Amino acid sequence: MQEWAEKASVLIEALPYIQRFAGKTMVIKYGGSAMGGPFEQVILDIIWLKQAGIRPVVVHGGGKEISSFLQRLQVESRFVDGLRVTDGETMNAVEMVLGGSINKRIAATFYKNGAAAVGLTGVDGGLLKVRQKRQDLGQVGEVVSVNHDFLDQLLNAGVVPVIAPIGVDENGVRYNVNADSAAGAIAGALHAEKLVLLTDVPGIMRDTANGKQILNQVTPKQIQQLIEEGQITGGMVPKVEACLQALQAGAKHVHILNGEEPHALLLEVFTDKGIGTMVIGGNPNE
Ligand SMILES: Nc1ncnc2c1ncn2[C@@H]1O[C@H](COP(=O)(O)OP(=O)(O)O)[C@@H](O)[C@H]1O
Ligand SMILES: CC(=O)N[C@@H](CCC(=O)OP(=O)(O)O)C(=O)O
Repeated sequence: MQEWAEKASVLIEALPYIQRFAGKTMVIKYGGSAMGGPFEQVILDIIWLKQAGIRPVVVHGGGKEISSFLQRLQVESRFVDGLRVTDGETMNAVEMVLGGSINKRIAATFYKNGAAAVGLTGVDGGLLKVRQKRQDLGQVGEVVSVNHDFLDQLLNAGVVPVIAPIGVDENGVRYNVNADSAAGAIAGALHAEKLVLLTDVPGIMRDTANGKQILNQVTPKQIQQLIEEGQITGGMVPKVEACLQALQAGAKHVHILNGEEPHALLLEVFTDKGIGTMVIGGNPNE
């Protein structure tokens, strides 16, 4: 009885947020770094959001798993500005790991817990149309357009799209897309209410005299400064760029949080304070 009373009080507290977000689209990027945490719990939280009337779209990464797969093949991983230099052999591995094992592991976990999810890559239905980003990166793509009609059809059918970040160009050539960039482009194209990036750090951190400090909010100007000062590096660079692009393209709110923290997603959506770092858009000079 007490357990039910506790559950009921949680539901009552969540009710205003459920009303606020019902029918709204939320893009959740599940980073490979966060997948070492409570994997099934994250999927259950997404199912919870869906049951509360939110339309979740999942975009996943898997950089760490690609690197260990490549290591077994004795292929070295090389990153430039947080992006994997991708030759033909690497592209095959990316497709196997992202489009194969990780994508299906996520879809199977939805299925196991009674939710309809469709796992696909950005190649399916021409979901992510891309072009080569830079010659020196090889087969790395940048998103040119998102087939949002296709995504709307899936969402209207009550399905959770689970998207691996692989794109296709007009010649049918497949490209490796950074998962944050893919999620940002999708959130922008859908004018999502929220883009939430789940990673393995509490948010954007800054070194201070008193140690590392989390920034609860950052503006484009602060982001620029932090990059110039070398405080934002590696995989965090494409992440913040994706956040700003999503906001410019029409996503309403963007957050970076620790997917390893229990119920991070629910804490972000169903509390006023939220957690992690909120990236503010608008004027790039602010
Ligand atoms: N200012 C910063 N604040 C937090 N993390 C940072 C920062 N700069 C660089 N990072 C690094 O970015 C990593 C997250 O990016 P990445 O490993 O690509 O994660 P994901 O797999 O979730 O995309 C963190 O683990 C951290 O090492
Ligand atoms: C071009 C590029 O760097 N693609 C990424 C795609 C996976 C990814 O982004 O995974 P995380 O979100 O876990 O980092 C890669 O090959 O690692």
